[in-house]
Amino acid sequence: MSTLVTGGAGYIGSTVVRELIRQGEDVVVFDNLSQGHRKAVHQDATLVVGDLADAGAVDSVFRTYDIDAIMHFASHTLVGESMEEPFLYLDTNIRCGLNLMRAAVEHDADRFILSSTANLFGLPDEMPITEETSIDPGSPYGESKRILERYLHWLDRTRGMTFAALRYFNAAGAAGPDHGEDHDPETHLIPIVLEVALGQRDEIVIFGDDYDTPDGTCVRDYIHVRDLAQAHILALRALKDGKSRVYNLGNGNGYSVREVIETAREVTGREIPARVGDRRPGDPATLIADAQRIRDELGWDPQFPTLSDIISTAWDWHVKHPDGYASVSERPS
Ligand SMILES: NC(=O)c1ccc[n+]([C@@H]2O[C@H](COP(=O)([O-])OP(=O)(O)OC[C@H]3O[C@@H](n4cnc5c(N)ncnc54)[C@H](O)[C@@H]3O)[C@@H](O)[C@H]2O)c1
Ligand SMILES: O=c1ccn([C@@H]2O[C@H](COP(=O)(O)OP(=O)(O)O[C@H]3O[C@H](CO)[C@H](O)[C@H](O)[C@H]3O)[C@@H](O)[C@H]2O)c(=O)[nH]1
Repeated sequence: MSTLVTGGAGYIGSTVVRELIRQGEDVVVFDNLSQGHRKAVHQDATLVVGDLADAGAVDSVFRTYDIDAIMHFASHTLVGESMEEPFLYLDTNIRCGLNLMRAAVEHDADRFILSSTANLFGLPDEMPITEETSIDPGSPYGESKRILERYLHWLDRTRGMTFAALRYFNAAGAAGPDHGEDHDPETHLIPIVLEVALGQRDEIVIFGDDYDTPDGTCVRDYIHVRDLAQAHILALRALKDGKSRVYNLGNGNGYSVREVIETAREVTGREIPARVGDRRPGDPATLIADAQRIRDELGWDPQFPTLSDIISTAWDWHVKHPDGYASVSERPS
């Protein structure tokens, strides 16, 4: 039996694929390579290039391979973009997710792990954020994840689907010096800051310094991509008990944009010019996770809890591959 990983050529998905293969699992990756990279996909995984919007292509994957579990990473992923282009999220992301869920139900694949998000919580009324914190998505992006979580809830009730919704806070770091984050365009804070350190950009623009936070810049909980991978492996096994669950995934430490820049200066030894610009629509001031539930229930134990460790792994990747996967010679093994 195989695990189907949609978006398995992307940043987080390819890291999880690598860990699945290490654990001896058979893996089929389904990715349209819009953001993903062939050379990020582990050599022992089967890569099917296709689009989730194509229901026939999705069905054909289930007909061709013996799929018993699904990890669904493929998505439009950006809070800011979703404020500009809501239908990419409220239409495309939902349709793609539904095509996948429908095929899973029809082919009796009954374990499903969804990449969900801290953006579900909008402007939270309590910090840190637990799984019980009230949900009020902060953007069309967050809303699309909320809707997919609800669909899974109903498929659990009506079709025996067992699911885990993993609500990541801010994924960061690199899986290794030859396996890291490479988006085009890049919008995430840490890779942009490191591109400035490399001299590929002139400066980092801080999106607002008038938030209600200690230094006025937004605070986020950065979680290493390999720690996210560990959580997926634990969840995949746990779902065999037939019990659906939701978990927050973060370190429980908040760092401001200014603190990220300062830590990157220390890690890289480079100057990293910064200037303050306008706020980015859709950004909440502070997001910090309480991830005690997955620690208690599944024994999740993050190995890269400090921001400096996280940035160091990303820096190793950026220094070795300043043009990303263009200079990676082969698929990871
Ligand atoms: N990066 C973060 O901090 C973060 C935080 C919370 C949640 N998430 C979620 O985690 C998941 C993975 O995020 P990422 O940062 O690795 O993104 P990514 O863009 O690197 O990976 C997404 C992958 O999906 C593929 N894809 C997109 N649309 C597709 C489609 N219609 N059909 C087939 N393939 C398609 C892309 O080519 C890419 O390889 C996403 O669902 C995202 O919303 C990410
Ligand atoms: O050039 C930049 C880029 C980002 N930021 C700031 O840095 C922080 C982090 O921004 P990112 O774009 O790196 O990440 P987001 O917090 O917007 O979103 C990420 O984490 C979310 C969950 O918290 C989502 O799920 C989403 O998929 C994922 O991209 C934000 O306050 C943002 O305003 C800047 O100041 N300048």
